[in-house]
Amino acid sequence: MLMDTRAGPQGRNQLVELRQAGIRRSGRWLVRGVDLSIGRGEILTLIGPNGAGKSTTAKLVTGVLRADEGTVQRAEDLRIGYVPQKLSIDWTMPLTVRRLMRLTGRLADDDLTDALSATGIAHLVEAEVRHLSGGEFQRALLARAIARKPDLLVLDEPVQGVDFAGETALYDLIRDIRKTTGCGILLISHDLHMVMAGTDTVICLNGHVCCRGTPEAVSRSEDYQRLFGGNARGLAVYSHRHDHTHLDDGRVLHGDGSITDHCHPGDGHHDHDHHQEHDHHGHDHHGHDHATPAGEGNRHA
Ligand SMILES: Nc1ncnc2c1ncn2[C@@H]1O[C@H](COP(=O)(O)OP(=O)(O)OP(=O)(O)O)[C@@H](O)[C@H]1O
Repeated sequence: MLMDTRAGPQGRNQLVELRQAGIRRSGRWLVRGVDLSIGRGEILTLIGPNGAGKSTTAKLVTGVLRADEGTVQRAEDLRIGYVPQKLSIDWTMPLTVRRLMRLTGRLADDDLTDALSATGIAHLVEAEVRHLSGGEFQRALLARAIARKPDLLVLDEPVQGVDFAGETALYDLIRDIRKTTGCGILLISHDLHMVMAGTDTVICLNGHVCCRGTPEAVSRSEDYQRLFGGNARGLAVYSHRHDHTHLDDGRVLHGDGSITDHCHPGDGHHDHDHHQEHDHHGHDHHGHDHATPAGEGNRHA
């Protein structure tokens, strides 16, 4: 049996590297044969059906779980910021955002304020966590993860409970964090058919690695198509075109210069009305946001 090791992975910029890593519980391999590496400034997205082993793989990366097989190597003194899929919070207890930020350790006031400002919720520092909206809560978790200036961010479904417009805003924020801090990011997507724009590599998991590559390559891969069977459709990439602006009086200024009382997808003012591949699980599609099929050269990194 090979152990997790603190010896650095290959390559100066590599933060973490899994080789043929596997986790076995109750006589069953939850994941097996996982090879992956994440470097500085790199975004790796894991997709796969429920129970595919995405969270288990994230826990291997963070060291929450130790590999029963294979190796996990992390760069020396690697600092990891983790947003888990589930949090065990006692929702009957009052908990402010400030306290949430400090639940697992000391944090200087400046770092706390900087992290909340970076995620756009500095004004909510004294708010109770149970009163936050879905998007605000995810921003608070993200703030907590970035507050200690990690080298690697591990985000397990960071847009859960957030509507479509909120998702793209959060994805934009995550890309900004990558850009400004240069950290590596492991992101678990809750959506089989969408990955965040800016993703360098997608790994499609189903107990093992089915396929990997750029979003474009995975989209075209037969394994990806086969995994999702009759439900197969292309992998799309979130991107964000600010094609309209909400004016102070509530009206909407469109990219084409027209002003209307409201905006709706399909109203002819949005340049993606004509070529959007699919809507997103019936989420409120508010027109800010645009998903392009991978491989069509439309990616906005
Ligand atoms: N400690 C454990 N003991 C036994 N089985 C486990 C344990 N932890 C997870 N599993 C099982 O391992 C499999 C993979 O779980 P995991 O949470 O990694 O999947 P996932 O891809 O993140 O799923 P989802 O998209 O539903 O969150 C599941 O079948 C789960 O029931």
